[in-house]
Formats: sequence, structure tokens, C-alpha cells
Amino acid sequence: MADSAQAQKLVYLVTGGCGFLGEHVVRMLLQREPRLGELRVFDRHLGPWLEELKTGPVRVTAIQGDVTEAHEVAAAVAGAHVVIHTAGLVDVFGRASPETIHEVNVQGTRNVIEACVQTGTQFLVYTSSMEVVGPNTKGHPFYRGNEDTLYEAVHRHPYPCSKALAERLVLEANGREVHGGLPLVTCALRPTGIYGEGHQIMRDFYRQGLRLGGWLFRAIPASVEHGRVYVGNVAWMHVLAARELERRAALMGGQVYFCYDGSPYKSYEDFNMEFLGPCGLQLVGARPLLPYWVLVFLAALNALLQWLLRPLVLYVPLLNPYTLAVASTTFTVSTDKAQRHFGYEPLFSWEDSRTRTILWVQAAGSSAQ
Ligand SMILES: NC(=O)C1=CN([C@@H]2O[C@H](COP(=O)(O)OP(=O)(O)OC[C@H]3O[C@@H](n4cnc5c(N)ncnc54)[C@H](O)[C@@H]3O)[C@@H](O)[C@H]2O)C=CC1
Ligand SMILES: CC(C)CCC[C@@H](C)[C@H]1CC[C@H]2[C@@H]3[C@H](O)CC4=CC(=O)CC[C@]4(C)[C@H]3CC[C@]12C
Repeated sequence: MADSAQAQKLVYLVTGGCGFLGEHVVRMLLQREPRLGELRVFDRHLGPWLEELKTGPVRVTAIQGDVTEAHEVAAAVAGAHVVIHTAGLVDVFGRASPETIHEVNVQGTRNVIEACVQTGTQFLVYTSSMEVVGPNTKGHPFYRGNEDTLYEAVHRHPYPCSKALAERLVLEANGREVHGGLPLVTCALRPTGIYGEGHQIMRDFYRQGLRLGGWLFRAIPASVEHGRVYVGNVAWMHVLAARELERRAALMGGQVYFCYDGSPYKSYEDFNMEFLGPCGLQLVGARPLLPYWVLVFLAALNALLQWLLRPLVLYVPLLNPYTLAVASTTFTVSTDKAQRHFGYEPLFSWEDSRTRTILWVQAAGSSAQ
């Protein structure tokens, strides 16, 4: 990167820029990307908070659009140097149909790739997911695994199926010639369960605990470890990956990276208690209060009720066979690939991530955010 390149101002596009992760990516780019000249935020639902960003030194362009509409994506991508494609339908609860999940996550990603090729955008960072790997339908643990760990990835649920297909499209697109003759450089980042400011499920657990008089009841054994990563660090990893793709194209192109930081390995519920505990909630039981087979039965019952009630009302409980399987299967990563390939170090320590999340839960739990 010569001086002239450093002086060059770049146009970034963030799809899904108004979502939980997307908002953090947008804010992180504005704070930490010195070469940012224009930031395009593309989302189906634009957040009101974007307005305040428009008064800053970087041009922020809000684009209301749908990734399933190829022409809208192409118009947004045209002239962008880098695309961070984080838009997705995150649904493991049966809200959307499998066809819609596929349409948004797979066809939407195809549209982004084709738009890059047609308009000459060379760098694409895709937000994938740990779910591309597992947990698989057989409940095999993935314990402190890395990007090279052999694991039988068997999916049936529409969400992981769609993320796996989309990730493959992104990786296979690496090296394709874009308009103007240069090669497309792509990589995929795979967060584990993201937490932090804006995490709606955490807020829902908090509100539920408040409704139950400050108690939550253990459902999953404490021995089941679940990988979690702070949203600020996931955002930082996206910013760094996007920045370094140009300089390290040969190394990073076509690669996948798990997102990781210093967050401790714990069960899903014990991890949540790191935030909900200081907010006044208590987790009852050193062991699950209900036998596992009862949870399996309840999860199956919920799935049946969802199906039966669908013509009348959308019933979307947290517990279903898929969420139970994910929550009760160990899935943790231990890797330094992002550090080796593009110099990633977590920006936020565990203590920092924890404090920020606690403050957000306290504020969000008591307001209508
Ligand atoms: N939340 C998590 O724990 C994890 C999320 N991910 C991935 O991270 C990405 C972001 O997830 P979150 O921020 O959690 O979800 P989110 O639902 O908060 O954000 C997704 C954003 O995409 C937008 N979007 C959805 N459909 C769209 C469409 N058709 N056209 C344009 N925009 C559309 C939504 O409006 C939303 O703003 C997703 O790709 C997801 O698969 C990966 C691993 C873990
Ligand atoms: C007491 C119940 C059994 C607890 C249910 C908790 C579940 C709702 C969540 C447990 C694990 C979560 C998933 C995990 O963090 C991995 C994910 C990655 C993604 O890409 C999207 C979100 C999710 C599937 C996440 C969804 C909620 C859980 C299933």
C-alpha cells in the first residue's frame, strides 16, 4: 500500500447494516476505517439511528432494499470497493418458511456475488455462521475445534442449510473475473453465538426472568459448552478482514475464519448468567430441573402446535427440536487463524464485553427497545 493508496478514499457497502451485527459493523467502520470515503448501508428495514451518522465527516448513504431483488443489489453495489454482506434471515424458530430462508440467504447472496461481478467490485466479506459446520443432527460435540477440524456436517434445518450453501457460493466465487478484468477476492467469517448490545434473545431472557420474579430455571447441563463471541469483536473482525483482503488476497481469498475472542467457554445458560446475574436474576438448579426426555417431548409438542396453529396464528416458542439440539450440544472453537492471516486481535477484552453487555441488558430490559 503506497501513500497514494492510503490517500484513496473507499466506498464500502454493508448489507443488513441495520441488524444486530450490521449496526456494530457500520459503527466500527466509521470509527476505525481511515480509508472510508462513503458508507452505504443497505437493509430491508432502515434504523432511525442512521440519521445521526449522516452528520459526520464520512458520507453515509442509507439504502432501503431487498437482497432478493437483484436489480436493487446491483444498484447498491455499483461503484463500491468493498462489500460486507451480513444481511440474512436468522430464523431457527419457524417464523419464516424454508423457501423464504433460502431465498434471502442463498439467492440474496448469489445476487450480491453477481452484482460484484457485473459492477467490478473486487472485495467481498461474507458473514457466515458456526452453523455451517454444526452442531450436526447426530449431536456430535465440536470441542475447541478450528477451521481444519474434521467434523461431519449434516444439516436438515433450513437456516444452517441456507448458510452452508451461501458460504459455498461465496468461496467458489473467489477468483472470478469482475467487470474490468480483476479477480474477485472473497472470504467468509463464521461467528459462534454472538452476544452484546442489541442481542434480542438475551433481552427476552432478561424480561422472562423478571416476569418469573427474578428466577430462571436451568434446562441444559452445565457441562455442555457453547461458543460465544462479543458483537464488537465480530464487527472488528469484519472491518479488519475487509481492509486486509486487498493486501493479502492470495492468502485470504477463498478462506473461512471462525470468529473468536476471550469470552469464556460455558453452557449457554451459564454464559447468559454472566450478564443476567449482575442484573438481578438467578439461575435455579446445579442440574437441569427437568429430565432431558421431558424437554425433548416439550420441544416436539411445540413443533406440533406450531404446525397445527399455523393457519390461525404464528406460534414461535424458543424451545423446538432444533434449538434444543443446538443448546444441548457442545460447540466451541479454539483457533488463531484470523490472527495469523490478517492480524486480528480482539478489540474488546472479556471484562469490557461483559460490562458493555450488562449495561445494555439493564437499559433494554426496562425500556421498550
Ligand atoms: N446472531 C448470531 O448469533 C449469529 C448471526 N450470524 C449471521 O450474522 C448475520 C447478521 O445476523 P444478526 O445481526 O444476528 O441478525 P439480524 O436479524 O439482527 O440482522 C439481519 C439484518 O438483515 C436484514 N435483512 C433480512 N432480510 C433482508 C433482505 N431480504 N434484504 C435486505 N436486508 C435483509 C434485516 O432487516 C436485519 O437488519 C446473519 O447473516 C446471520 O446469519 C452468524 C452467526 C451467529
Ligand atoms: C432452554 C432452551 C433449550 C434454551 C434455548 C436457547 C436457544 C434459543 C439458543 C441456544 C443456542 C442458540 C444458537 C447458537 O448461538 C448458534 C446460532 C448461530 C446463528 O448463526 C444464528 C443464531 C443461532 C442459531 C443461535 C439461536 C438461538 C439458540 C438456538
